[in-house]
Amino acid sequence: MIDELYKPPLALLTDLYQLTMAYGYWKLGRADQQAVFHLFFRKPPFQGGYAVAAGLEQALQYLQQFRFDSSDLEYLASLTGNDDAPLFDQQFLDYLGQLRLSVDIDAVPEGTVVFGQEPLLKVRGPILQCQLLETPLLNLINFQTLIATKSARITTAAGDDPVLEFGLRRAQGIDGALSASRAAYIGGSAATSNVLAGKLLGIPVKGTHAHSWVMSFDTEAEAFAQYAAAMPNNCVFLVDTYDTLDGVRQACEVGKQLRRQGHEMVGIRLDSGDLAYLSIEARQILDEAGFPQAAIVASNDIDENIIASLKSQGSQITIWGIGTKLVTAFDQPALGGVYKLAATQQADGTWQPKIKLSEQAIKTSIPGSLQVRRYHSDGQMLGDMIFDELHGVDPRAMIVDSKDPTRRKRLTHFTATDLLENVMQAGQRVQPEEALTAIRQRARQQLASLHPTIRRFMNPHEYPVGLDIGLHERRDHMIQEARQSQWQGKERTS
Ligand SMILES: Nc1ncnc2c1ncn2[C@@H]1O[C@H](COP(=O)(O)OP(=O)(O)OP(=O)(O)O)[C@@H](O)[C@H]1O
Ligand SMILES: O=P(O)(O)OC[C@H]1O[C@H](OP(=O)(O)OP(=O)(O)O)[C@H](O)[C@@H]1O
Ligand SMILES: O=C(O)c1cccnc1
Repeated sequence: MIDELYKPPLALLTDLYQLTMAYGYWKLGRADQQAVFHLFFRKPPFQGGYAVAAGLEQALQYLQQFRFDSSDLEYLASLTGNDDAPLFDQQFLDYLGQLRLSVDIDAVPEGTVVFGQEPLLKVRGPILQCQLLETPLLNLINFQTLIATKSARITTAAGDDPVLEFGLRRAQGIDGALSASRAAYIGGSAATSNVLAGKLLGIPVKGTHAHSWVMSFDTEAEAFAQYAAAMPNNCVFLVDTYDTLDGVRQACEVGKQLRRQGHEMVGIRLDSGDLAYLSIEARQILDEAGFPQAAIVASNDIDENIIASLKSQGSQITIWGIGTKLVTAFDQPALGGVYKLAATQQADGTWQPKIKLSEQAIKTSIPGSLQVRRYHSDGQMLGDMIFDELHGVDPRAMIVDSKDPTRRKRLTHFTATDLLENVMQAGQRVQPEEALTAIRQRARQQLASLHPTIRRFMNPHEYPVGLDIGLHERRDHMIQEARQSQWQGKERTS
């Protein structure tokens, strides 16, 4: 997708501070020190109970083409510090010019249902490289994960009704639109109106017609008849340009003509007014006119909450056209995914876990080289354990809530799957591109194995995610030690 739109390489698609740190590591001779970083979010978006991982394919495509070309280096050479001297040594720029990624990456497959604190990606390799990748990886994973999650919520609300993604006109630019169409499809939408997304990504495309078509004729009846003549095999008539229920009757008349010609009207579209009332009335008119199979498509600023409300009102809508609120992730414009250092390798080859403290328990990081083990039974997801691969799982087989250590759960006698899989080794991709349909199917199957109380929109139950008890105890010890040395440092200086 990226390759199609922009000319690679895109190594400068990063925050300047990644390059200032890279420069520092290079100058100190630490560029190749091995490190582990994790990419994760702390809380699921939309005050919901889960997220759907997406964006890995674009991240891998980005990493495959990663290199600084001569024009990038020229640009970096032009940057200056506050003394007007060059920001970077020429030797460092030569080093960047030669740089080829050698990192290893483990990642959860796209379409996996994920929860707060769980690494979606683990990057291991020379610290300079790991650091440079922070910003583009977050850019690529945060947005698609956010939209795939929104789409999962919307399609969950829609149940068996198809959801059509109509967001292109309201999306955040070209890549925002394409990425949103892709992620929406992963999250469960059935098709997109975005034809370029159809061509580039193989997502099914669907379309009806706009009010302008109706307005361009003298009468609505003529507009429908002419549309039917032009496109007899794709007739969804937009009925609300003048009087909605009258429009439905006009659509039925044209539907009957179509039928005489051997074609079947697909349905009608409602785009304003009380969608519950109008769909119920429209259903009756369509049924009485002999069109019980005709679809009722609805659009107009719809989201998961409006779908749930319309369903509770007995709406007869059978297909949902959702644009703005899906592709702009209403009402949470960003996923707060972060990328944190979790371990570094020492000169003697041993790994040292790293921790960042915070006043807020949820922001204190999790040290180590992490993996997520998911426990299930009878097709239901029961709980996830975050453990440190450098130590393995503690035989006590217990998880401890990282925010409230009094909350613990034993996870034994269940089947377990490790979520992070190796996708890149020494800078080389080791897994082929996965079909979007397979990713979408994974999301659908995992969402179905999530308890409905965790899927619900308001005040969902919290899915059990915890630290392996051994990891919890080591982390707790590190927190105490770090606090103590902070305290001793203060004593010495006072
Ligand atoms: N029965 C309903 N229950 C809950 N929400 C509804 C119902 N019918 C429509 N809505 C939603 O209410 C909002 C209606 O928007 P608005 O008040 O602008 O009316 P409108 O019919 O779109 O008017 P306009 O003719 O200007 O387009 C939309 O988000 C729509 O999806
Ligand atoms: O409402 P959304 O979920 O974003 O779905 C896409 C909207 O785009 C089209 O109309 P447009 O918004 O261009 O014009 P209108 O609202 O005046 O019909 C369409 O009729 C939908 O209403
Ligand atoms: O095909 C449609 O009905 C459509 C496409 C984009 C936006 N609104 C509606």
